[in-house]
Amino acid sequence: MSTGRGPLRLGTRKSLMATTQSQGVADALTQLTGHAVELVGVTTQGDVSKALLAQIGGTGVFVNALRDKILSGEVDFAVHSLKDLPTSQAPGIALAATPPRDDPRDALCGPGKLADLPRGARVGTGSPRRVAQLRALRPDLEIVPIRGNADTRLRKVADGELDAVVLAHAGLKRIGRLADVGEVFDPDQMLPAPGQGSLALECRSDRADLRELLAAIDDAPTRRAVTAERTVLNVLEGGCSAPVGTYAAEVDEKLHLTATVAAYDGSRQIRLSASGHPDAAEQLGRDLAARLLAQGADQLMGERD
Ligand SMILES: NCc1[nH]cc(CCC(=O)O)c1CC(=O)O
Repeated sequence: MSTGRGPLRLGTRKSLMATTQSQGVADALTQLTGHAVELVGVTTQGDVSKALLAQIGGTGVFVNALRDKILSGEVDFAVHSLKDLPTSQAPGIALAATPPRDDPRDALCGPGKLADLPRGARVGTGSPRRVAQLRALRPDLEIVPIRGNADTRLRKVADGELDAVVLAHAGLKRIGRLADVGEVFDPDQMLPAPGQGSLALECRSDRADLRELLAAIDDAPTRRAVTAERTVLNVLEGGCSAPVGTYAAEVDEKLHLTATVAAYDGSRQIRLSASGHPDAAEQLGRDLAARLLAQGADQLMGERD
């Protein structure tokens, strides 16, 4: 236990994006609660071996490594990008807070806007959700699957290997690369991943004192919006493997939610909206997911973001 004595230990990956978002949360928590917070760098298998990462798959390996450190008590809590968290909660782990959300939108990184790219331009993204929506907007583009951190992807544009890449605005801001942005996509053009731009603080679920302390940084409107978005994803995961985009926000005391399920080849897209009372975020998400399934979302096969 380190609440009350000594600094809180915040486990973090060592990448620039991870340390920037962890330090931001640490500073905000100290300001709000007076508690000192110390960053504890954690090296995961995914950081050590790229081959292993490809084999085990995606971001799950980073999330799990940090959760193990929380459960063993080596660290008190961790900060994740919410969109990297599975929608089902891990045993023994609590989602203690969602801080105020950063810009949730996707951004085109390159010399200009999407409409300015020449016919057949090469655009890099590894996300089926982005691929499907890009293809719907610009069927002529050559979409190139890419992996790696944001810095590696941006270098492919600088090197001329690609004409543009699509990345999350929030991540670009955290690593100081907003100057690379040619266009920020309006959610009308491209719906973000559920939870994009939002952070999530996790700690042991049996540490009520710590959960209460971390809750100081929780932003209720953010939590309601991402609850609606992640509920859509959670329901669709049962009945559909197509790419899912969502965006929810409160306007005039109502929670507005839009979601899309898109065919990977861009040939078809189902897009629906609903609004309701902010306190009924989960119900709003469930209802919209049911409507998407009723309109054939489960027939738009592909892979998920
Ligand atoms: N899957 C990788 C990932 N996880 C979180 C972010 C950026 C920050 C965010 O979306 O909250 C990114 C990079 C990207 O999608 O461009």
